[in-house]
Amino acid sequence: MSMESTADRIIIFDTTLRDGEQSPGATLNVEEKLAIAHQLALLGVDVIEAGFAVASPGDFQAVKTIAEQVGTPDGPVICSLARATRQDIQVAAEALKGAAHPRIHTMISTSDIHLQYQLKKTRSEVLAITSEMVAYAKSFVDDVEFSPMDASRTEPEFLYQVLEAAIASGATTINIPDTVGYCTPKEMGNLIQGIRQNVPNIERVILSIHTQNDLGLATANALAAIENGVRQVECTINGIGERAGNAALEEIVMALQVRKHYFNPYFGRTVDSDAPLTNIKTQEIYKTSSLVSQLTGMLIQPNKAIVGANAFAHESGIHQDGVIKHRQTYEIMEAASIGLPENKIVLGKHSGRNAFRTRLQELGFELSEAELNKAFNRFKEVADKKKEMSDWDLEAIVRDETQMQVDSGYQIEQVQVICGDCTCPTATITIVTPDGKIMTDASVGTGPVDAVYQAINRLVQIPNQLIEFSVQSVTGGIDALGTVTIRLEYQGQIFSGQASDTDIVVAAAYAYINAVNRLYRYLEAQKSVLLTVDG
Ligand SMILES: CC(=O)SCCNC(=O)CCNC(=O)[C@H](O)C(C)(C)COP(=O)(O)OP(=O)(O)OC[C@H]1O[C@@H](n2cnc3c(N)ncnc32)[C@H](O)[C@@H]1OP(=O)(O)O
Ligand SMILES: CC(C)C(=O)C(=O)O
Repeated sequence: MSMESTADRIIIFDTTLRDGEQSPGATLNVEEKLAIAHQLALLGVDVIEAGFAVASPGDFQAVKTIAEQVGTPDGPVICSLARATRQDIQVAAEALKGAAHPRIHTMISTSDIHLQYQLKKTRSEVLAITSEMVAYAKSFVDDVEFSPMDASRTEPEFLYQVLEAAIASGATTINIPDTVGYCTPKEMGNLIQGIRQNVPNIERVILSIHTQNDLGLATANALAAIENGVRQVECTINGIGERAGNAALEEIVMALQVRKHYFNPYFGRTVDSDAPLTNIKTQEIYKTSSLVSQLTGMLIQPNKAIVGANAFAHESGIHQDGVIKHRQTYEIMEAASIGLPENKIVLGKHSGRNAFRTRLQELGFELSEAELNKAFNRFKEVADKKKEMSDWDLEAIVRDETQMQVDSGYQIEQVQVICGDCTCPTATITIVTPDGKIMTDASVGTGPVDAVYQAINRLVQIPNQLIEFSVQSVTGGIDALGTVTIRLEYQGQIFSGQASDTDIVVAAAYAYINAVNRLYRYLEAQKSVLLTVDG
């Protein structure tokens, strides 16, 4: 994929698998990262930052696997982050060996607060390190990105010196991070203008922006940077990332699509040009967003722009009246443009497989026959309890019935709960263990959910700390499906699980066993590493 032909469009650099995964609780294993990477390639991102190769053996393996399996000659650039150290850069280069288009992204802080309190280095030391480490990265790959971390709080003259040194050492992309989400859009514009006017040879490289959402300005700042000449945006699906997250890919892409005529002149195009400003296949957005939410366990708030459950919902009568008369009275983009067609066929308990399969295909889900049958059977069970099945219900069912199949783990056979104000909440659970044994146990609890968890813990015997239990109604109505998200903590690692059901207690049981299975799989992997080390 050629970067040269991007002067008149935006390069989408997706960092969901690196900065996005830094979100507390969003830990992904190699198979989950690979599934997301394949979907990002289908979405059409230009660059996938697959991880931070030196961070852990798992991160190294993820970057290596994605480089080999997604980094094809006609595929995206595959990138690894590295500190400005020889070891980090060497490890990143090793992990990226299998990529047709590898990129090493090296960074070092340049703000005085970081130099004084974290790096404990002088400006001249950082300047020298920048030159040396960018050149070192260049000795491994042609495509080198450099980031002056905390750039927006860096004294401008020093920032310009550092960027000049990075370009002179071979950087091909200069990325400007607003690392702590401190900038306003006007300040961002001035920062980019200052760089373009004061850094020698800046026109030879691709100028990139990386924003954080601490003040809720990540997307606005990224768009301001584009208006001032930036041609690459670092962003994540659903905006997940460190602290309050990053600029959301779907917001950047749809802003450039919906307001194309506003942005065209910034790219030297005529106002009415209809050529897309990114390579993104927007019909893949919804499916990608759902996959990332499911695998990270990071729920999407209903009012999230573009992909939230309410983003295309019209509740108030005046809006409904307007949309019925003319969609664009209250809609600036079509649900179908992100892969979420309006619900034309009302699906319910009398629907057949064809209607069910058709709707799933319209929603972008391609299931095997076995997966379709499993999902259809679950659909019928739920439809018996609900009057009408919405697209959100279907998506929740597909997510549950097809979520990354755990090769090894515990499977729930049966959940039975007694509760109410005249009895002690009691749960009876039957599970199948990883080695095929069927076991049943029961427990009382402070409530039905606690009783379920106690009974499951008595069966699986894997110590853990429940740190989050959240319930989200998939749709409105008393018969709504509810999605339970669980987060467990074990020796500093966080494991999440999700499940949906019209019975919240049943959903809680399945969400918990999904999280426990992730922990079980982690422990099994640790055992095999120890066995390998012990020979
Ligand atoms: C803004 C961002 O998102 S940056 C990316 C953040 N992502 C991560 O941190 C990924 C996960 N991190 C990790 O796995 C670990 O921090 C590692 C493997 C990177 C480093 O682990 P450790 O060697 O134990 O170092 P630790 O994390 O304690 O401290 C970071 C060290 O790197 C140094 N450092 C930080 N950034 C840089 C940099 N860009 N270049 C060089 N050194 C750096 C710090 O000064 C500190 O050094 P010190 O221990 O001599 O004081
Ligand atoms: C590594 C850089 C780009 C980063 O994530 C930040 O500064 O926020």
